[in-house]
Parts: sequence; structure tokens; C-alpha cells
Amino acid sequence: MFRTRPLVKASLENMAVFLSRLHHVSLHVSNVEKIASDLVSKFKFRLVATRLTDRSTQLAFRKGAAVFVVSERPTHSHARMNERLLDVADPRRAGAGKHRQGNPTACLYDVSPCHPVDTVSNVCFEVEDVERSFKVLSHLGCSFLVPPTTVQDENGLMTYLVVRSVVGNVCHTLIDRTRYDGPFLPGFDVAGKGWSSEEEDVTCPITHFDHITYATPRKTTHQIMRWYEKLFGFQRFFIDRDEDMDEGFVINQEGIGLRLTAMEYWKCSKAGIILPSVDKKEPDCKFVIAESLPEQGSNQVDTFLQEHRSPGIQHIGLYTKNIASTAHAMAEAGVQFFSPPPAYYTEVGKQQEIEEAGHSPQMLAQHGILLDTDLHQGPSPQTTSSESRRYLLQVFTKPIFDEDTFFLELIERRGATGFGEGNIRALWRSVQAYMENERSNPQRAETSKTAQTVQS
Ligand SMILES: O=C(O)C(=O)Cc1ccc(O)cc1
Ligand SMILES: [Fe+2]
Repeated sequence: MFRTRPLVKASLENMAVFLSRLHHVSLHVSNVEKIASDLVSKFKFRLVATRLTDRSTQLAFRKGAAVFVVSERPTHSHARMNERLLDVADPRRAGAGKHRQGNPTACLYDVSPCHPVDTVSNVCFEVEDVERSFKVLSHLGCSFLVPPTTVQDENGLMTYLVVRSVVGNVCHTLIDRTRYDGPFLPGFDVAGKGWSSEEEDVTCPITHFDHITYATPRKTTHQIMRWYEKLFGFQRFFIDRDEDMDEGFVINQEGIGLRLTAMEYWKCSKAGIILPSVDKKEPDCKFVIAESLPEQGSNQVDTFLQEHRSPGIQHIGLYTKNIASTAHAMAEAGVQFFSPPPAYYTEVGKQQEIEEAGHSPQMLAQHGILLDTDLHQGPSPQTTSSESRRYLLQVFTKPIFDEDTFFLELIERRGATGFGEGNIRALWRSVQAYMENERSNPQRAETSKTAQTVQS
């Protein structure tokens, strides 16, 4: 299956690499078994592909277009529990025979990071041409962790490279799928019911990654934005209409010191370029840089930087078409969410805002779901006047690794395009209380994780 390439006449000069779409996000963890089991039983992802060798374990999980690849962090001897792992993630195959591969390369499509704690460290993108991307990026002075490398199986060829970003341990793998006809990536075996058998999940309708948020040290936002702009043509995405071009969206009061700046990747349509392989209906994923500001004391971005031991991916927003039902199903399965102060739902303004959006404060309170109305935008063209408000609903899980680092967010957008700026104070207080509680009394915090709320 060969696809045509865009007819772009341009030299390498001043040229960025066009990203077609986000392909998957990689997690590197010490206990693959635990994360695999959580992704399946709690977050309702499906195991779709595996790569098991004597040197590596890589498992791919999918929900809609959101794909996580979980790799074992090289901490201890490897040739062990692969069989058990697969049985945990896919109980129907328990007792099946051994299934090992000959290719010994550790961490295909990635590098094996020597990171001291569990981490989400690779965002893999599809591009149209890896060799050309390599030339463009080399020209821009980029350093590569893996130069263009081709992997092959019975379904065709796949070329990839891995580049290091300027955000801590975050890397980007660029893959070119145009000569590959298999469901996932060469080197992986299909697992479970396979890639494409997904039935619509009406209870947990997660469709894609909505945004990826980096936690970064003070005064690093501009350098990061420049890097993504130069290499991948990222453009600034204004979170708020009143946001300052240089400053980003800043909250710097009442103990909260945070700068948020968002970027979106090159939209080919904006430049009049048509990439035939890109499904234009597929939504894209934004990138948010969260930088902590010094005046208000230590905060959750600082906690991430300390516990993760470097800047990196702090959280990922999973887009859902129905947050109430998704949060309910996940909570039933054992996912722990942060709850805002109880007063959040009874405050007159918020209560009215929630009711006017057609939701019940009690129902949102049940799972700690926050609602943020976009006050600046006019009515959406698709809505009638009675539902002309644009808002979003979001809820945050507690950190999913042992350290207070990475967490997931569920987000349902009803026309609003921001990241819940109005909710940050409520969220911030609940996270802060959780972290303080956990630090002062780790054992008690562990047992009380489920029902945590704080006073406003
Ligand atoms: O920007 C985002 O993605 C948000 O969801 C807002 C946010 C950013 C960083 C935090 O530590 C907490 C909330
Ligand atoms: Fe977020």
C-alpha cells in the first residue's frame, strides 16, 4: 500500500517536519504487570499487541484512537513473567503456549531509558517520510537517539527514528507507516481480539488523547515552544482570549503560581497542503506547558519535578463523549479521582453555572467532576440558543505510578477549547491537600486515598 506524497516544493531551509498524527504514547515502568492490569481493568483499555523478547516486554493498549505502549523499565532481570503478564491483561489466553520472538532488540520504536522512576517518556508521531524528516531535523541541528531504522514483517516495512526533545526525558519517535499494511507495528504480535474489533463502548466512550501536559522548571516555556515551533511547526494555541502572547495564561495568587501555555501541531490544511493519508476528521492532541512560578511556594509542578527527577509529561487528558458515565465506571473499577472542596458544588455561582449547562451538581460531585464555562466565546454555530454556552467538564485521577508524578484526566468538551482555567484553583487545593497529607503521613494517606476531599 503506497500512498502519494504531498507536492511541496521547498528546500530544507526554514522547513519543519510535518506531523500527520499522534500514533501512541510510551510508558516505561518497573511493574508492567500492575500498569497493564490497571489499564485494562480500571481504565478500560484493551490489550491489542505485544512484543515479548528475552530483553524486553512491550504491550500496546488501545481505547479509540488513544494508544499506550507500556514497556518494562530495565531495573531487574527480564526473562521472567511475560506469560503471567499476558494472562493478567488478557485472561482468556491463560494457559496458552509460549510466545517469544527472535528479535532481541530492547524497546523497539523507542529507547530504553535509564530513568530512575516510572515515566511517560515518548510521544510517537506518524510522518510522511522518515528519511526526509531525518534530513530536515539534522539540518536544524537535532540529535538523534535512533537514526532512521527499518523494521519489517510479513505486512511490509516501517521506518522510524527517535529524537530527544528539550523537555527532560521526553523523546519523540517518528514513524512512517506508508509502506506498512499491518494493524500496529512490525515486531508486535496481535493480542486479544486484535486491533480493529473494538465495539463502541457506550459506558466509557473515550475516543482520543485530548492533550498532553508537560511539567517544566521556571523560565523554560519559551525555549520549549521555540523548539517545537522550529522542528515540528507547532503553533501557539491561546488558552484564553485575554492571554498575553509572551506570558501565557498566568495564575499567581492565593498560593497558586502557574503559567500555562499551549501549542498545537502543524495543521497541514492551514498551509494549503493536503496529506492524503491523514483522516481530516480525526481530532488532534494539544500540548500544554505547565511552569510553576516562584512567588507562591511549592506546588504540584514542583512536586512532579522533584519526584520524577526531571521535567516531563505530568498528565494526559483523555477525551470522553460522556464524562459522568466514564468516571462512574472507572470509579466502580477502583480508579481514584481528586475531589474539589465540597463547597465547589454548593457555591451559588458554580451551582447555577452547572445547572444552566444542564447538569446536576450532585451528580458531578459524586465523582469530583469540575465544570468550566468559556465566558468569552459566543454561541457555538452547532448549538441552539438554549444550549449556547460553551463549557467543558473534567476530572483528574490520582497519580497512577508509585510516585506523585503522572496522572490521567478525563475531559468532555461541550464547545470549550481551553483546559479548565476556571477550575485550576479548586483542583490545585485538592491536589495540594493530598500531597501534604501523603507527605506527613504516607501510610494513612495510602488507606484514605479513595474518599479524599478538602475544605475550601
Ligand atoms: O493545562 C492542563 O492540561 C490542565 O489540565 C490544567 C493544569 C495544568 C497543570 C496542573 O498541575 C494542573 C492543572
Ligand atoms: Fe489537563
